[in-house]
Amino acid sequence: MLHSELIAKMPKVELHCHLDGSLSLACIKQLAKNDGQSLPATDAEILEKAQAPETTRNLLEYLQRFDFVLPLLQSYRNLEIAAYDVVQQAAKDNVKYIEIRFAPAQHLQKNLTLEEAVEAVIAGLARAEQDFDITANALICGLKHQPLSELEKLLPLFDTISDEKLVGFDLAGDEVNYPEIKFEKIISAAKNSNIHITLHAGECPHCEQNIIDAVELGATRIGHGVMSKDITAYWETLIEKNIVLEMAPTSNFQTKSITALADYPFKKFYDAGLHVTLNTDNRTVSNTNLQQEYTKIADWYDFQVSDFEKINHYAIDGAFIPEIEKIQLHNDFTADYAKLIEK
Ligand SMILES: O=c1[nH]cnc2c1ncn2[C@H]1C[C@H](O)[C@@H](CO)O1
Ligand SMILES: [Zn+2]
Repeated sequence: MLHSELIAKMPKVELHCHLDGSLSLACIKQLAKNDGQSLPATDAEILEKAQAPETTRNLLEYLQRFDFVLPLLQSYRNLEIAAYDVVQQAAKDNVKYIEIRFAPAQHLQKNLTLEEAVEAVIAGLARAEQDFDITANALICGLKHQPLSELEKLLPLFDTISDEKLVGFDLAGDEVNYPEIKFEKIISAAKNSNIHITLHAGECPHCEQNIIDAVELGATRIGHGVMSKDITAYWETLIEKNIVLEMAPTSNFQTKSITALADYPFKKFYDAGLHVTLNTDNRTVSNTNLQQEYTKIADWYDFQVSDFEKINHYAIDGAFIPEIEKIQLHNDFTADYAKLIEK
């Protein structure tokens, strides 16, 4: 088993982290104070509202937890602070590159526009980059329950916001009632506009077809993709196309993607050559951090430093950044992991 200090020293890439699901307790309190909003009296009560309990029965119950923080994320200032806070937490996990995702449409309850919501997050990411040794980019999520006419408003943001920190598009939310194929038009439009695409897919039992549809429609990464376990005949295609699976163990058990460790397919995928990566999904809702996710995988599968190095190179390959930045990250990680392996 790997020592926790060694895990802490490993440089990491995190591709799948939701802004609204990842606010620290201190940040939640700060945001409430800024807005004059009241919170439950004690820290324990606040966390009880913000975290998904062990007893969460499925993805939809997990998603209900986001209702608690969203009222706090309705101003430019608070979104900026929230983005800074999540990058700060990732830096503590020794994450060197992170993509943070959020659904702009969920932040318009006061008077922000879609553009302003995105700009606020980007500003927070940029400020955090000044203070920590990390690069942080943003992904925009559409929510699967949104009307298609609302989802269509998201793609023009990639034209109006020319900031290079806006790097990709995702569809999140209710996978139970909304199959990926329903979004064929918008996903194809994103692809035709050369927007990088990652899609939540294969997170619920019997949702494996969504993975195939997501890949066929142009996603180069899959959010979770746990149900790839049920389509072994498709693994060759996933490998050939270098599709990255953004897995998040704690979240995957909470949403009841899987209920027994023996069924968790992370190691099977890894051994078969699928490009698996490790992520938090939601630091607060899942009460985790990347250190804990790495620790779980190290304990469950006797993963070694070289295995973690490999999945980080997969993550770099899948990152929505220019080739030159990937080469730099690959080189840095190779050098840093070599030092850790030598010891
Ligand atoms: O694991 C997830 N699956 C599907 N949707 C998710 C997951 N985690 C968070 N979301 C949703 C809830 C958030 O409000 C939204 C944008 O971050 O994305
Ligand atoms: Zn997610």
